[in-house]
Amino acid sequence: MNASALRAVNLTKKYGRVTAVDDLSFEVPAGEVFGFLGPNGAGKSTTIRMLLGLARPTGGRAWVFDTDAADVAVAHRLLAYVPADVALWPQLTGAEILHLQASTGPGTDLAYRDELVERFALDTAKLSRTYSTGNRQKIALVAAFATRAPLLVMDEPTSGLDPLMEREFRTAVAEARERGQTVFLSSHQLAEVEAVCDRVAILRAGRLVEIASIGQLRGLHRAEVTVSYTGAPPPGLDAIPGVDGVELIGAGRVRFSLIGAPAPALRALAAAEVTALAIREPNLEEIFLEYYGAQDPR
Ligand SMILES: Nc1ncnc2c1ncn2[C@@H]1O[C@H](COP(=O)(O)OP(=O)(O)OP(=O)(O)O)[C@@H](O)[C@H]1O
Repeated sequence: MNASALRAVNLTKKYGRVTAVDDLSFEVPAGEVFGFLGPNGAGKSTTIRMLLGLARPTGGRAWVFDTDAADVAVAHRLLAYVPADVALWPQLTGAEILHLQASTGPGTDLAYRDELVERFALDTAKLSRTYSTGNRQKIALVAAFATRAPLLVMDEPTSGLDPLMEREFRTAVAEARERGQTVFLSSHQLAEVEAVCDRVAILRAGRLVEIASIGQLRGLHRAEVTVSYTGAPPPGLDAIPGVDGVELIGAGRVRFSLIGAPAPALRALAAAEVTALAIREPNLEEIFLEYYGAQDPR
C-alpha cells in the first residue's frame, strides 16, 4: 500500500468565475493526524469533496492511498467520513444506524464501538430524528472511529460538541493514531488542532499558504520574550536579527519579540545580570491571526 494516505496534485475547482480551490498540492503520509485550516470560504469543504469523489476537479488529481479519489467504489473502502452537517435516517434509532454502518462500511470493531457509545454518553435507543445536532455528530463520530478504515476524513467534526465530549474526541483521535489510522481533520477549533495534529495545512483563498508541523509553525512566528535583570539592561538587543519591538517594562524588565533561533539574543542577554527569563511561544490561534489578520481572505 502507498505510504501516502492522501495525495492532491494541482487540485483545482472552479465554480464559474470563482476559483474555490487553486492548484493545491499536498500529501498526508499514512499514520499522520493532519489538520486542515482556513477561514470561511477558503476552500476546505470543496477540497474534501474532491478527495471524497463528491465533486469533480476542474484540474489536477487526488488519490486515497493508491486509488484515484474519483474511483469511489474502491476509495471508500479505505476511508470513513464525518461530514460537517451530519444527516441520519430519521426513522432509525442510533443503535440501528450504528448497526447499518458497521454492516456496510469498511469493517467495524464492535467492542470498541460499544465502548465509544458509553464514552460519548449516547442513548442509542432513541430515534435519530429526536437527536440534537451534537448527538447526530456523536453517532457519526462513533461510527467512524470504530471502523478499521485506514483513513478517517472529518469535516468540522466537533462544532456541536460540549467540552467534555471534545475531550473524548481528542482521546479517540489519539487512539486512532495509536492504531496507525490516518486522520484528516478540517477544523475551526485551533486549540483542538494544536492538541491533536502532527502537521497542519493552512489554506487561504483556495491556495496553500503553509504546511508544517505545529513546532515548525511556531518557529516561523513571533515568540514573546520577557527578561528580568539587575543592574544595566542587556545591551544591543535592537540590532539582533529576529529581535523586534524591544520595550522596557518597568524597572529591571525588558520585553521583545523573537523570530527564529534564540541563540543571538541569548548571547546578548548573557552580558546582563539576568534573574529571570520567560519565552512564550505563539499558540496556533495567534499564528492563524498572523496569516489572516487584517486582510480580507477573499
Ligand atoms: N457549489 C458551489 N457553487 C458556487 N460556488 C461555490 C460552491 N461551493 C463552494 N463555492 C465557493 O467556493 C469557495 C470555497 O468554499 P468552501 O465551502 O470550500 O470553503 P470552506 O473553507 O469550506 O468554508 P467554511 O469554513 O465556511 O466551511 C467559496 O467562495 C464558496 O462561495
